[in-house]
Amino acid sequence: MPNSPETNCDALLTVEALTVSVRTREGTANIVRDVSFTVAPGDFVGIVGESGSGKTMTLMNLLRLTHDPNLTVSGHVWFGGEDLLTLSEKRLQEIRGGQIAVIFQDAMTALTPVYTVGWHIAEQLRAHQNTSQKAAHSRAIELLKEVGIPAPEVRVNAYPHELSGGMRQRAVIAMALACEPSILLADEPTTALDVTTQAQILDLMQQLQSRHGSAVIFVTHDVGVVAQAANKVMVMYSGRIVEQGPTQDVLATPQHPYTWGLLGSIPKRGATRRTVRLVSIPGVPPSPLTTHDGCAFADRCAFVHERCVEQPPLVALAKHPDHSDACWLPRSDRESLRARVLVSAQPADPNDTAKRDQGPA
Ligand SMILES: Nc1ncnc2c1ncn2[C@@H]1O[C@H](COP(=O)(O)OP(=O)(O)OP(=O)(O)O)[C@@H](O)[C@H]1O
Repeated sequence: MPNSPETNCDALLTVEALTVSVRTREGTANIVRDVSFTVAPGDFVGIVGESGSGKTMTLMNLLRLTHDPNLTVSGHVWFGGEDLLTLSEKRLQEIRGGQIAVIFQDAMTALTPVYTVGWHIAEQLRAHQNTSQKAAHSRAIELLKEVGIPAPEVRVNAYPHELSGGMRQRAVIAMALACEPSILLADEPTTALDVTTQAQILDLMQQLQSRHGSAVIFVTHDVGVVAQAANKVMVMYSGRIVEQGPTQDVLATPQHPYTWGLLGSIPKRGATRRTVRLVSIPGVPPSPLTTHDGCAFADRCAFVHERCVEQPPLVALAKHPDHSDACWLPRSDRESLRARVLVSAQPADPNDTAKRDQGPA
């Protein structure tokens, strides 16, 4: 067994060359390709990208949560000196829910309809901390209170269908926090909720994260969510990380043309629907069945050139070694090209946009 990496001794989680492929009738689909990153205590890492870019498969395979016999997973996921990809199922079950907890998009995935909310939380405590039934019940009430569920003494006895979508997601967060995990994996936990509840849940996760000091790895297709909550961001495209770094650096000086496209697709701060022109990135991502030697974004990139037939490596910026991207464009050209893309995402004339929104006269 390889040794755990000495260079990342401050990291809570170190992912090295995570690669996931799946055998299908049409051939082998490469859905996560050579993904490496580290998570430090207290980090809030946002994984962002379009649908199908491999975000969920990256997240789920950190803890080997996919049980498809056609999947092959390779690489290393170091946590507490152990490689999670090589552990026995028994040892992994001790870690899941205990030291690393998961929150899914749909709260109902995590809840069994015939058991009460309190039972679910108590079950986590009994499974991982050998807590007595009485103590687990009291702790469940405390946790429900902490995640903002009103009348927790009553709601502890409620069945999942008796709660609203937002309350169920809060209950799932309470369950995930029950054993004070050092890492929370969250797969679009706010997507199924209305906009107001989404904002409340995101806010709650940030508060709880700073209170409990857990690290969060959060999958989303929404760059706005990353901007609000994450201190680190990983932009994924076609199974690979194309850009990663501290969120403020990536948002202030994005380097990859795909990131420019993603940022061009979100409303600017303070803009109203009437003054924002959403630009989408033309074209669609390649099928994971496609084998490409070069940059997977080349077919959609406005700046494609000869070099793009080769896969660009992730290279750090000289002045910001934590910020890296995988693109062959010369660094010296990036600022002017980025300005061109992002400026074209702004409405030339807000009145013009307003007129267009009114539709044909
Ligand atoms: N078991 C599987 N068999 C075949 N292909 C799969 C399997 N699981 C995932 N895929 C494919 O792998 C790719 C990556 O999927 P993944 O769910 O990680 O994407 P994602 O970025 O999370 O997308 P979304 O935002 O839509 O959830 C997709 O093209 C998906 O169709």
